[in-house]
Order: sequence, then C-alpha cells, then structure tokens
Amino acid sequence: MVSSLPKESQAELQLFQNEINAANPSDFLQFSANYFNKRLEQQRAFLKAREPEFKAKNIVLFPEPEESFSRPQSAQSQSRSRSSVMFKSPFVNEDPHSNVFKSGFNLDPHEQDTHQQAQEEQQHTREKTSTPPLPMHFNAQRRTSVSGETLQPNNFDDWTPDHYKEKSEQQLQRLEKSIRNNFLFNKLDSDSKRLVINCLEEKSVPKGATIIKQGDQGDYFYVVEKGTVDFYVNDNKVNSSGPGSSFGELALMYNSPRAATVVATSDCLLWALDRLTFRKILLGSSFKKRLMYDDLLKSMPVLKSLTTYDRAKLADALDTKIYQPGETIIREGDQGENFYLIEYGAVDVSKKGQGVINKLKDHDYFGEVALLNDLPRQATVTATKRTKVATLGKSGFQRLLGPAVDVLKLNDPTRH
Ligand SMILES: Nc1ncnc2c1ncn2[C@@H]1O[C@@H]2COP(=O)(O)O[C@H]2[C@H]1O
Ligand SMILES: Nc1ncnc2c1ncn2[C@@H]1O[C@@H]2COP(=O)(O)O[C@H]2[C@H]1O
Repeated sequence: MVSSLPKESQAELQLFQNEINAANPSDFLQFSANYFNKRLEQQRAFLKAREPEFKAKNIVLFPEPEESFSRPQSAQSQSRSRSSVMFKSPFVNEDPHSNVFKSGFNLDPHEQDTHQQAQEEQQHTREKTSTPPLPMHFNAQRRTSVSGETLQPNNFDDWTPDHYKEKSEQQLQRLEKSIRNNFLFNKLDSDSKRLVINCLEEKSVPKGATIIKQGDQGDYFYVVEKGTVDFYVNDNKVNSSGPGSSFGELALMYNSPRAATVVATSDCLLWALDRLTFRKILLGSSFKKRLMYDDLLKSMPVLKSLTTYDRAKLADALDTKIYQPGETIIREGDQGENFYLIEYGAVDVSKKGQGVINKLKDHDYFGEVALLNDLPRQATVTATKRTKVATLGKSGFQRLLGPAVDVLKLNDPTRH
C-alpha cells in the first residue's frame, strides 16, 4: 500500500487488492480496467442522484463541456480547467484503441469472477470508511464506459435514478431494520446502498391483495418490512416469507414473465425498487453470482430439471475456486465437504491401486458420492489443467439440488 496516498485512495486500493486476490484473473489489465470502470460508474450514479443537494451548495458535479470552454480564460487557468474539469479517460470513442476495447472486451466470463468472501471483506472495509469527501478538482462528468458490460446491460451515462427521494430519519431507521439481514443489501458498498435506499418507494398492501401475478411483466422488486406473503406457481403454493425477505427479482433479472403469483397474507408494508435501479445497482453486485453462474448451471445436463428459481437459489450458494495443474482437489478417504461443478479445465479421477479411472472436463461434476451416501471420498481428484470449479457446501447440496439429486443418485459411478 502506498502510505502517502489519501485515506480514501488507500481504502480503494485495498478493495481492489481484495478483488484481485479473490478472482486471480489471468488477464490482469483487462480485469483491472473493468473493475475501475465499474467503480467509476457506481460513484457517478451515486453522485447523479445527489446532484440537487450539491447544486444547493453551489457545487457543480456535472459541468457542461461548452460552459467550460466558452468563457475567455488566461492560458494558465484554461489549462488548469482542462485538466481538472475535462479530464478524459483514455478509453473514449476517439481513442485509436477504443475499437479494440469495444470489440474484445467481453473476452472471458472467467475474468468476471468474484468471491463472496471478497465481497464481504469489501463491504466491511467500506463500512469503516465513510463516503469520501469530493476532491478539489472532482469531475463527475468524466467518461466511464469502456466495455460491453455483460452484467449491467444498460449504460450509466444515460441513467438518472427517477425515483430518488432522500428518506426521512424515521424511514431510514425502519429501513435499516428491514434490510439488515437481507444478504442482497449486505453485498452493496455504502454508496450503492445509500443510493438504493433512497430509490425505494413505500407501498402499503392490504391482506389478500395480489402483489404480483404470474405471467405479468416485471416492474418492481420488493422488500418486506411488515407482514407475510405467499407464493403460488400454477396455483400451487410453493413458498411463503415475511419481514426482511425480498421477492420479484427474477422477472427483472432475466427479462422474463413473473414466475409466481405473490399474495399478501396479512396487511403488508413493502419497499419497492424500480426495474432500472434494480438492474443498475443490485444486479451487478448482489445478484452477480446468479448471472455469473447462469450459463454454467443451464448447460449442465444433471441440473436440467431445475427451474429458474431453483437455479438462482443454487447460484447464490456457490463459490469459485481455481486449481493449478497437478493440484489435488479431493483426496480418497477424506471426509466430503463440497460438491464441485467444473466451469472449465480438466481433472483425473484416480483410485489407490487402480490409477486413473476417469477423466472429467468442462461442465462435468464430481464429489457427489461422499455427500449422497455419507461415505469417505471414494477417489482422488487432481487437476490436469488450470481448472475453475464452482463449489457447493454440504448443507447447500442437501437443500438446493431438488430433483437433480435423483439424477445424481442414478448416475452414481460407484453404484455397481
Ligand atoms: N418457488 C418459486 N418459484 C418462482 N418464484 C418464486 C418462488 N418462490 C418465491 N418466488 C418469488 O416470486 C417472485 C415472482 O416474481 P418474479 O418472477 O419476478 O420473482 C419471483 C421470486 O422472487
Ligand atoms: N469410478 C469412480 N469411482 C469413484 N468416484 C468417481 C468415479 N468417477 C468419478 N468419480 C468422482 O470422484 C469423486 C471423489 O469424491 P466422491 O467420492 O465424493 O465423489 C466421487 C465422484 O464424483
């Protein structure tokens, strides 16, 4: 860490370091460029929402470019103004390299990995450092976009949060209680959290009212402050939930029709977040894992029987690990703790006295035998290439695989 830097910059570097440790990217520069542009976008969105507040204090966050250059200025002041107000990212459209970035940026979904632990560390670090004061020459207008961001399909440049309304102290206290244990909000850094909180709209719903109808288009995501709701899929009750829980994310995430009908089973007080803010802020952070693992989970034949909802819940529980060639992932005779899905790479399965008995690759799985049968590991699994796996802990394995467990049992390689 460069100790001469201001405290905020040091905190920022620490966050970055955490992300790097967790993702272990093979293309460091690509990863870094994406990371910092994302941070810039988040900061921009946060400030855009608070623009009126700053205007009232005569602070211009988003200066008009013409304004900056139309007034006659001394050479000295002009050059100062150019560098401070019109700072231009090297990745703007006119840059000769920009086409390279535009066409080649979505390289490898592998580089967008983030580890839950790192996110929690990030949250922890940010919680400790309050919103940094604006630097003297701060310019919120600076360009941020470089890549086709797969996780955040719309561009922040075109977006202002329409539903932004500073909450009263009393509302904030209530909200703090409702979202304290909601993992979606715990994943947000403090700026984004504040932005989301101020974009939430309060909605009272009487007992018996239908809040969401299966098949409808998605408009809002909901957090329950008070009351209880039931979920119905094709008229069958599948779930219920209460204060602190949230629902209505699937249609907004996947641009799909509502997957369930949601009915209030008591008078409810809800907080609603509009579709666009949800996609801009929550999708890329709180639901990052769902998007990150979506392709993998969809492509695995063993998981074909899972619904979108099941897959989403499963993705929430996954973690990523990368193994280098020659590394042992599972050792025969050990206790089983995890189930593994291979995102990419190759592994050998071997048994004492028998040598290699199986070879597995992209989109195969392993580690299920010990968990299904409560046995020690039945074989050793070793990476033969750089291998990236998604891991699911024992309790998640028992809770979240639903009908896929029957398929795993049927395919158990030790059955005969
Ligand atoms: N078993 C379930 N299947 C589908 N959706 C569910 C289920 N249980 C809860 N839900 C929630 O119900 C919501 C209905 O709207 P969405 O499809 O947008 O998002 C859905 C989920 O948040
Ligand atoms: N023929 C095999 N015998 C035992 N395990 C195998 C075989 N082929 C693949 N495997 C995988 O190797 C894993 C070793 O750990 P588990 O016994 O938990 O689960 C095992 C299976 O997922």
